[in-house]
Amino acid sequence: MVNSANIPVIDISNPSPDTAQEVLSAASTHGFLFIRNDGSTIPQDDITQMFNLSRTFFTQPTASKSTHSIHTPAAGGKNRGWVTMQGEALDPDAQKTGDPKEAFNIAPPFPTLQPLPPVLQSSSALISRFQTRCHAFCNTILTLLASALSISDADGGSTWFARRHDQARGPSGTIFRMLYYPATQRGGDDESVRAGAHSDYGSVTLLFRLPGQPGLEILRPDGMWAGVPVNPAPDALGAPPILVNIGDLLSFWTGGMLKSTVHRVAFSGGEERYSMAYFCHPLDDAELETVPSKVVAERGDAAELERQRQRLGLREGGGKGMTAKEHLDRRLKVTYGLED
Ligand SMILES: O=C(O)CCC(=O)C(=O)O
Ligand SMILES: [Fe+2]
Repeated sequence: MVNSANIPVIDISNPSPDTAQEVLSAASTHGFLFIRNDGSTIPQDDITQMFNLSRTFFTQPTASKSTHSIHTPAAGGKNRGWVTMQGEALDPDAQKTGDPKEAFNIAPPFPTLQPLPPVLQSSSALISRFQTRCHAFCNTILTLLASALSISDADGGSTWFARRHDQARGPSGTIFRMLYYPATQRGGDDESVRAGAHSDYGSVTLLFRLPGQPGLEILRPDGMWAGVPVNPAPDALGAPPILVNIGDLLSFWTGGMLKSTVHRVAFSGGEERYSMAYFCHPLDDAELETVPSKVVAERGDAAELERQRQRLGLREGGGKGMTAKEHLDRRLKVTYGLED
């Protein structure tokens, strides 16, 4: 390791066409961008309360968490509920054991919030509000991206992506995840990681981390890992900005122009660490066609797209004509060793 990743911080409080271009530029070079949090969509107080809730949940005894184990009917079914230590591997080809972390996955509160353990259930209003605000934030990013891609109004204009993420129109793979990495002695070498190298499976991810708890690294085009600071400018920004990263689906939709960058969580000291991720996915039946944009026609990156397909184990040219749900089901199968 490790050079700092140099990801730009963008202020979207008064968005202009230039703001949209900045977002597009960061998404098509780094695949990661910081958005200054002015609190208008996701208040800092909600973030703090969610981290407190997460700590309250994960510090419970195993018996209180395992009642809602991932994929079980008690937790509301597939990809919902508690993931035990080493219960999943994000990079199964490279990892001998699963990630040394715990997680709790919560699906969107539509039509109702999934069944939750008592500690979480008693904060269901906070959880639902947080999810709704994260989704609105994702739609703002998706709208900025679509407007920078100059999609014609006849084709859906700046709502091209956001329409495909309208949760009122049907089910999606969107999932909110609280993560806990217990303190550990392990680490130090390059192979042992807290979360294996992967790209995210959805369209955009929002990532919340805590000051003093580093570890996230992105893979640079030159093959080096670069650390992503929790707060790149504490004096200017105060609270950490919201870290946004592009997932596989936006890369598919833009012919490889937007980068679904590989990242991981390294030990970096091994102290206990909490994070939260909002994985925004389109509606299940959204097709992974190429977005009708002349910018994509000019700046699509066929070689990058092919590398991504290979990394994801898709046949040459594969992935075309897939729906969002088909892609997610494939990824979950690999991550959890799930059978159909
Ligand atoms: O915990 C983190 O900082 C990142 C986790 C991550 O990349 C993921 O869960 O997809
Ligand atoms: Fe990730």
